[in-house]
Amino acid sequence: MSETIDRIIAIIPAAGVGKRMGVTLPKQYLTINHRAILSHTLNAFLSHPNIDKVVVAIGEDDPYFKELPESEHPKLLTTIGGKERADSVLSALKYAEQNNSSDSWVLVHDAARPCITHDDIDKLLDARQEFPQGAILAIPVRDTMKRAGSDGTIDRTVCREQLWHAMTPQMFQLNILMNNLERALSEDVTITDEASAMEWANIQPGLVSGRPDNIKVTHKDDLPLAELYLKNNG
Ligand SMILES: Nc1ccn([C@@H]2O[C@H](COP(=O)(O)OP(=O)(O)OP(=O)(O)O)[C@@H](O)[C@H]2O)c(=O)n1
Ligand SMILES: C[C@](O)(CO)[C@H](O)COP(=O)(O)O
Repeated sequence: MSETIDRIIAIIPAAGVGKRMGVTLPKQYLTINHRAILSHTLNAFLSHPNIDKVVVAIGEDDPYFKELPESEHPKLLTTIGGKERADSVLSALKYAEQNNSSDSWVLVHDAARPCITHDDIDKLLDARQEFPQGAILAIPVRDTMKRAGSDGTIDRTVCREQLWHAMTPQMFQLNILMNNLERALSEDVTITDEASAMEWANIQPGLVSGRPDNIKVTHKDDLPLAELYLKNNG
């Protein structure tokens, strides 16, 4: 179990529409084992003894969130997300900063990754000693990687040495991440994860090897896999 000496805030971007899932309901509200994907994710952080607050960013017209049992949890704060994931994260960081000390640590985690475990959260929190600049959960690439050509054939093989799949949570000090993310977005830098904003600011976050079952539910065929993992992880 990780010993925390700082305030730890989970930031959960949950304002997406799930276009790639191809259903009308935003994918974070699809149910697995009779609970919304977002409920699984929120509970992983609300139930963690070292997470002090959870800030979730939801869509402006989201009619579903208030129906979740977790929406009334005393540790939970809610704010409105933005156009892109990074905008939602920045919105939640700003809200967190208004309500907490700016040197708190934040763990930014996709609502669409419901299989996150306390063990992996602890592993990342414990990495603060080794990586005071921040770190992310990730898994090394196992397969040979190919770059596709324009005609659907292989353009080339990409060296897989030192290639990792970035996952979440991504852990940084609140004020440093918020300032760098805001500056990167103001300069129209493409930001698809928090680490890329920090890298843009010449900070090199640590890589912490996480569980491969911490999948992001993106397409329909991810659902049975997430169901299996959630059942296995109890
Ligand atoms: N404007 C957005 C877009 C995404 N997200 C969140 O960021 C996480 C990861 O994004 P992704 O898997 O891409 O979700 P969607 O954007 O909903 O999916 P799609 O790209 O298929 O529409 C999700 O939990 C999603 O809810 C968000 O908070 N705000
Ligand atoms: C943050 C992330 O999950 C790391 O792999 C990923 O970048 C999210 O990408 P998405 O297209 O917003 O799902």
